[in-house]
Amino acid sequence: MGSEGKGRSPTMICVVLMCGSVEQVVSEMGVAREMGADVVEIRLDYLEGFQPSRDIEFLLSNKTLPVIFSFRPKSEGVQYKTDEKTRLNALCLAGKLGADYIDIEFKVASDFLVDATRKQLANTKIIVSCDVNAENSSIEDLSHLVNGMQSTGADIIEIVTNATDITHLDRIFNLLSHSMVPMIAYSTGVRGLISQLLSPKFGGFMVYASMGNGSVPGLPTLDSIKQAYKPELVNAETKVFGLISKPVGHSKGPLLHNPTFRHVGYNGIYVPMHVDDLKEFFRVYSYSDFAGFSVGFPYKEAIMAHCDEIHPLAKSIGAVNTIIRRPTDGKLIGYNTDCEGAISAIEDALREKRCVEDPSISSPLNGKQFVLAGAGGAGRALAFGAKSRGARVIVFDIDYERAKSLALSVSGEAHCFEDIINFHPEDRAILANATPLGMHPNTDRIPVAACRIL
Ligand SMILES: O=C1C[C@@](O)(C(=O)O)C[C@@H](O)[C@@H]1O
Repeated sequence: MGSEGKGRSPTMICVVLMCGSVEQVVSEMGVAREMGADVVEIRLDYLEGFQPSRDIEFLLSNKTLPVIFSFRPKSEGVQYKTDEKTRLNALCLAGKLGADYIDIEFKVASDFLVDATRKQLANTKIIVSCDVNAENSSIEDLSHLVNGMQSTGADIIEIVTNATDITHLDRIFNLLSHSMVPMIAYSTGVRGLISQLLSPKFGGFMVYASMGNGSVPGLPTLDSIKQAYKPELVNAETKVFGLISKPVGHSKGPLLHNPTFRHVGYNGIYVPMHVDDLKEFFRVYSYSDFAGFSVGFPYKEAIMAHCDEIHPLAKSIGAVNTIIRRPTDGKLIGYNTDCEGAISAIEDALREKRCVEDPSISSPLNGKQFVLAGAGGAGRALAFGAKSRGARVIVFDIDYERAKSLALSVSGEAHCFEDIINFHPEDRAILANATPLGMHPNTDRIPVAACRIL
């Protein structure tokens, strides 16, 4: 499923500006332009002491990008509350004075766009927007809504949902790809993120970004969109890859895989996928456009139940961190690349630090004590890899039974996690942290802060 509409223009990137003064708006607009934004949305309800005629004229004569004017009503928790008449008059004035776009809510759009006003706004494109509860809306409900929104005389339709699960976004993709009118559809927040990042694939008219100063919660930053995802290169044929994890924000995957795709000339995009329910995720995103996945915390073991086939190494480890959808039959094939990736990185580091006693021995891990904190999916890969290189594995985990079970598989020793504090490692032992401790944003936390190992 990609965008069906032929000849759609490329998806634009719009930066939302919520500034207290018109001078600040103009200054941020300049920065947004430098950074590659195509358009800005100016939230008039954020301007302190807003005077419609003076401020809109100033903004229009100093603009350096096309501008959308919006002015949210009192009910939407706006910064400065204004009565409805003043609000609608201000938007109308913005159109008359030459705004490129006006964004008006569906519930007032028909009245606002009565014949007389519509004629006065002939040179302004009208975005009619509506907030929708994604969870309770079927595709049919949404299509019905779109028809109603279109009949107001909208040039562009905007649907904002509050997806509480990533699978709700599939309805957005469906709407976007079948829409006969220019459409913006997205959800905010971490669970909604891919609705913005994949919008160009499904023919979305525009995606929203923040300037990165936290001013617009729930939107990706302009910088991340431009640098990591490059929407201008995404089209209906782009294959989607992503990290299935919870949380996902810590991952460097998008910064690694997206430039790599571009480097080798592959039409793919790699996005963070905050997944709550694996079964539902694979049921909904079962089509070939979703071509492969990395698997992160906490799903590396649980995901095995959702693979059609599992590579023997991953099977023996008991964890999968990479899934490919086989193009010939759509089956999900699970692999483990953590084992080789992590162990060879440790070996390289030991060789570099000249911690190799006998260079004739194939692995610098051979004979070493390998102290592992964490016996989850990542820990299992490390334990199996270390054992295969001849290391003696010692496992610590908060779940002692889990530590014991892993230790048994690699002929190692198991300990309760609390005992790590008093543990006396051998000289030149290796410590591997496979716990969530130390993950972003708490990168200074490690499992053995008070331990003599350090
Ligand atoms: O452990 C990791 C890191 C990762 O989860 C990430 O956060 O990008 C991606 C996984 O494939 C890999 O095994």
